[in-house]
Amino acid sequence: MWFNIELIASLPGQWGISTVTVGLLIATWFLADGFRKWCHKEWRFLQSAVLIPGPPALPLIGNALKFACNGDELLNRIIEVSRPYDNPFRVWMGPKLVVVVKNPRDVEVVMNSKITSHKPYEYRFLASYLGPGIVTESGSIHRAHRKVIMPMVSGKSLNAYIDCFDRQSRRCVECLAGKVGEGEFDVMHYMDDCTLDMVLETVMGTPGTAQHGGYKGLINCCATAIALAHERTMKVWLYPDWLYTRTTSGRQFASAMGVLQKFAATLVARKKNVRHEPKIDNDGSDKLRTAVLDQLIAHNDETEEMDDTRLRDAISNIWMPAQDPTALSCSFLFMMLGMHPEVQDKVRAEVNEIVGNEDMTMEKISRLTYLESVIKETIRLFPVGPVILRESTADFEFETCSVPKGCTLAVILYEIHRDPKYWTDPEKFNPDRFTPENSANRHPYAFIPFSGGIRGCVGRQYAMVLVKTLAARIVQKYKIGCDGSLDTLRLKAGVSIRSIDGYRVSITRA
Ligand code: HEM
Repeated sequence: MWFNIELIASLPGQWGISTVTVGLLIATWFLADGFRKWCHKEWRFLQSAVLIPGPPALPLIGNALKFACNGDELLNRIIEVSRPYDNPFRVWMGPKLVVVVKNPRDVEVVMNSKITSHKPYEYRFLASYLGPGIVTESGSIHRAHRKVIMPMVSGKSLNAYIDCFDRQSRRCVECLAGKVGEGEFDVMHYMDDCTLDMVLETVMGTPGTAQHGGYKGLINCCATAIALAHERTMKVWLYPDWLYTRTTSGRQFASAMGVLQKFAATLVARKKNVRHEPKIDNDGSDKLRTAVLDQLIAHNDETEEMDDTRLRDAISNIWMPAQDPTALSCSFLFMMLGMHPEVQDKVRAEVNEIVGNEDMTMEKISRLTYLESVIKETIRLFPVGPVILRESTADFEFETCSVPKGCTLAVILYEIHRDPKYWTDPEKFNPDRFTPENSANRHPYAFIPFSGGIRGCVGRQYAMVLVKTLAARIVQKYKIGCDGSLDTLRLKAGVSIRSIDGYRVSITRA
């Protein structure tokens, strides 16, 4: 230390210094040293930040005002700021540095590096709605969840779910019968109920009865909780818990969360109670006992890692991310089919030839290749998660710039999917761009509706099988119409991308 405390304290007369003064001197020294280290760290951070190009930013608030708008406008603002840049660029959200990535080469780096596999601070309100689990955790806990869950929602496991997808799709066809010849209606409500039934049976292992009028309000609670979590993320003054819990939004969030948590907790308790009872299904194979929740409970019986609350949150991290994106993607798909009758006719011909009146099987699903291209083209134009956020936990390099530790990385899927550098006529709906020949030379990270790498969507195969089955059954029975056009479709960005004017289609008998 650059001064001797004992020497100072022992000085006589007017030079004598009390213990309090010595204490103050030490505290001042520590503060000054801390400040010096902080300045050094911030200086290094700023040195990297200023070398990254980006729009002019105001002191303290940076570019935050540009994004202070309602949800309907947010997507346009993001596009407006992002269009002039190709390589990574930066925006300042107040003191927070956000590095925006929209080049597939750099996206590949972000998605595959452990340094950028953590969810950033901005996700914490979403995390509070799902609880700790695969979506919200990072590092070794995330890896452990992923290792257990991935095989339950992909590969051979899907064979056990296909009957349910087919049965619930046929039920959806029945539900839609009342809309034949009735003019335009919002198809999202039907997609919500049908996908909820599929997810309830295959993920939660409980009978899906939403299409028979059950589970009233559950979807609304999900929608409310997601919307409020997103609203809170965008409004910094709602960040303190003591304030938020006293607002109307805070109370609505708590109430929606109460319903969702009780729903999952009740199913966990019920499943645990019956897990050792003999199976009593008619055909001897109890389908509802092969659901993800049953598998998770069986796994937990061996490892004893999770108490009931943890199990509740772990399963909420699967059923909620499964239901909403599939319902949304189906709704966009039916609008696209309605707007492009020639594409719809081709899909119908393929489905009639391969599936006909027979039950759906995985083998038939794999042969519905044109339908698959149509679904891919839909989720290219309408990627459910338009922006993906990550945090850098160490300094790292892109080809064109260095990125400092502690900043947020934003991958704008929406822009990559519509970038003319990777897509000819990107605003046009053209499923043929996904034929094997036309896809051959495309960068694999130019099309990432399910994200990719370390945190890529675990349910992508599940989602494809579900959407293909439902689309196949509906086009077999109905001709879909849609008066709107791609040019007039207005989109908004929240946690997911949505149509501002709903998902309006009409149906007649095929
Ligand atoms: C068309 C339907 C779907 C789309 C477009 C989609 C898209 C995505 C995207 C973009 C992510 C990455 C989010 C991020 O990193 O912030 C993701 C993650 C995830 N998805 Fe999906 N998803 C779909 C369906 C499903 C289904 C059916 C399931 C479950 C059966 C599911 C489960 C998950 C989970 C658990 C994660 C977190 C993975 C992790 O962090 O390791 N998704 N999804």
